Amino acid sequence: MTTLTLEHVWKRFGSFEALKDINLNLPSGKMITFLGPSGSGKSTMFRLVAGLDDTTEGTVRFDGEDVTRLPAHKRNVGMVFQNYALFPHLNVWENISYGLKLQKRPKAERRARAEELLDLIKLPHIADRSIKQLSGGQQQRVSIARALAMEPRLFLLDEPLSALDAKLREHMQAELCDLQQTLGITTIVVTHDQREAMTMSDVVVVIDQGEVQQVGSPLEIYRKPATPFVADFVGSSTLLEGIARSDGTFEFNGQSLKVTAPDWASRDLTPGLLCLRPEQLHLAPRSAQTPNAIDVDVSLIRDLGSEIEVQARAGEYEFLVKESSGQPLGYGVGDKMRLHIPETAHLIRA
Ligand SMILES: Nc1ncnc2c1ncn2[C@@H]1O[C@H](COP(=O)(O)OP(=O)(O)OP(=O)(O)O)[C@@H](O)[C@H]1O
Repeated sequence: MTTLTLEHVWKRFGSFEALKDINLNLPSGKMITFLGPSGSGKSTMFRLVAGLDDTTEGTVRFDGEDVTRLPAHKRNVGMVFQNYALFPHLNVWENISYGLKLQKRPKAERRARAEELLDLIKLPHIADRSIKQLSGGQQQRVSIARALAMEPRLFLLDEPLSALDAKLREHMQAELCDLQQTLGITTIVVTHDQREAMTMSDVVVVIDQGEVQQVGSPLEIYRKPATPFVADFVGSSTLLEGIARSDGTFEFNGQSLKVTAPDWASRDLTPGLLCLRPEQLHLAPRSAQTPNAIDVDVSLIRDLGSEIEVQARAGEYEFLVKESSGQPLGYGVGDKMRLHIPETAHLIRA
């Protein structure tokens, strides 16, 4: 089991800064995702960890050992890519054991290792098949087996499931998690899909514009986003702009809302953003005099069967509220309501 550390890592392409002073200390034996939008720098970071590209500045360490200048083939990492990258002229078991062949291991040993890995990826009877006879999902599993054949220190996957259809993708997410837990190998998955990151990971590293925005468990990232970018990129939210005080009040639009005081709020006025998630919100009639609430107008109602999505507006702000579909809502589009703001809503420093 290997820990991964990045210290003051920079990557420049000419004058363009693709990664800016990345500092990470990631635990061993966990499922870790690098999550970010297109162009955020996650594949660049993956390539530096894998040894496929050089850092411009900074140090990469595996278990404290400086591997910054080691090329990929000397780092003992197993890699999987979106396009599988299998050798079409070799059959399944020859693909899986290719690295062992380069090490001149005997054929019987290579075959035995390939079969062991085929059991692990739940495709026990396909050792002698040609790669061309396999479906996309099977090919991706074979590429996973190939990456694990040399017992790598780190298991690195760059958008491994992007080429698969939605259903197979969900199935493979669960299988990858099972595999990671069985082997206990430190695993890094690059993805732009926040749902994938949230369902698969022990630790999510959120990246935007070459900078780490937050490192945390899926729950921490969702409940306590560190930056407006994280709040917006992971799940739905409305961010209210206001002023935070250390006494646990949040001044918004001439109103004083009660919230949980963050440690960064001073007695003076500190600009903050109150992050409201749909499932935290609740609408009540104006007549109910709901405390800790703001006036809103209902603008859209969508019954999704399992739940009802309600949109409400207050000036420039739009809120998404999730109501259960069990009972009638008791209000409709155009109604004037009160939106209750929970005291547990998370405040982000603006
Ligand atoms: N070899 C290169 N030369 C110049 N610029 C590059 C090079 N590789 C990446 N970049 C730039 O660095 C930035 C980050 O690229 P990277 O591929 O890491 O993004 P990403 O988050 O993985 O996005 P995607 O999901 O689209 O692959 C992008 O603006 C990209 O254009």
